[in-house]
Amino acid sequence: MSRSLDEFLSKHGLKITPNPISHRTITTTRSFRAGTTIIKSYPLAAFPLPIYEKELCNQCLKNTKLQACSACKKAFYCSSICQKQAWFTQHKFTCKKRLPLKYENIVEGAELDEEMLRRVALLISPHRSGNNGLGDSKLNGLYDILPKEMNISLLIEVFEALQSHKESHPPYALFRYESIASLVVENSNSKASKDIDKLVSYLCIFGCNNFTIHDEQMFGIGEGTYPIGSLFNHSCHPNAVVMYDGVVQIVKCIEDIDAGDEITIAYLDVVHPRRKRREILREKYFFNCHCRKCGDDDKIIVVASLFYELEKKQEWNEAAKVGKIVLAIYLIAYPRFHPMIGWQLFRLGQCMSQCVKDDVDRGGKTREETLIILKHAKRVLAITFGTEIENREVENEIHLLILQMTKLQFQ
Ligand SMILES: C[S@@+](CC[C@H](N)C(=O)[O-])C[C@H]1O[C@@H](n2cnc3c(N)ncnc32)[C@H](O)[C@@H]1O
Repeated sequence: MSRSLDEFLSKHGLKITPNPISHRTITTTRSFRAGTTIIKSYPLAAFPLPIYEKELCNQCLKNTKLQACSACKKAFYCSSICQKQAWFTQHKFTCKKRLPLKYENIVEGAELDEEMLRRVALLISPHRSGNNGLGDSKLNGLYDILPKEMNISLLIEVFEALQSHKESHPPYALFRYESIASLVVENSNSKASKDIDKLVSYLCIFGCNNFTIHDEQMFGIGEGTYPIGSLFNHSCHPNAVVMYDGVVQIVKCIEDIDAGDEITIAYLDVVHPRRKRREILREKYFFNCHCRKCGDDDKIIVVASLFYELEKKQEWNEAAKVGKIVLAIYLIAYPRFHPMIGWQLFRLGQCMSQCVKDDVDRGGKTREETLIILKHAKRVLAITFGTEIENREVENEIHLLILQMTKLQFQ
């Protein structure tokens, strides 16, 4: 691991820890209070979405008075500093001879991947040719212009070290990148970009590590490649969130975090059902999520099938215990009068009545509970199928009783 990256992270109370599943994780070396900023970083490249090109500074994405580049009149900046930064990092190569975005409508989002690839390539190439920009006199001033916090060499180093995940790509995701790469190669005169494999690798890195930049109202306004932000793994139950101030990316914690904990962010909207989350994470980020929430969902499936197994084996006592947990899960997942609730109630009621039969001494309370459950099951199903008029008061009582029995506490 690079010393400069280790030092940079350690200043922020963070460190990289190797991990057998996700390769590397970012863990804390100190505690963080909910709401505090963990780290801020700059992008290697960023640009506004095409619809905002004339409204937001093309360099810092701030929404202030803009001036057009006097040469091409097609790029807009809020200040001479932003204009200079943009000029030295990419615009001098594209001003006036701005390449048309060719891949729009061919592969969704391809034009943004293409633009990002072009910008990062322009930024990285002088560094990669070994002269660190110093061989090009025009680049000499670059380090003075860029914000102090933005150590460009560090960003490039981190970016290049991000895994490409190419080996583990599902074929359809790889196809997406291969088709963009072939188009880039077909349309390029430069020998350097004729290596499809390399392009695919880079596009895969972009696919995994590009962020949508959003404003305070969470509207997507731009795209950026953030090597530092890309070090954070995903969780469907994250403890941190990514925010933006213009192009500055800010990672904030959303719950108290202890020293030694992993910091995680959400790569997607976690309200998607688990299957959809898995599909997106596999397609775009090439991994099967092993986070806490997905693990809990796995446990739910295990509990439901355990109930089925115990019922089949007629182990009624055990089945009744597990059945209560399954019912609790169904009560959360489905609306109250959904037939699946009636069905789960019936199964639980039947298990419990078998327990009473098996153990005549137990009679009493269990019998009472069993009858209530079966009655409620009947009622839910009758209401669902429209054969009985709803009696809210009785329903509420039964519902509360079931919640107590399943020891479920809603807040
Ligand atoms: C943006 S990178 C995160 C940094 C990455 N762990 C590294 O070492 O470079 C995204 C990649 O990290 C891994 N990853 C992130 N979150 C994960 C999770 N919840 N479970 C498994 N792998 C994960 C996947 O390989 C994914 O493609």
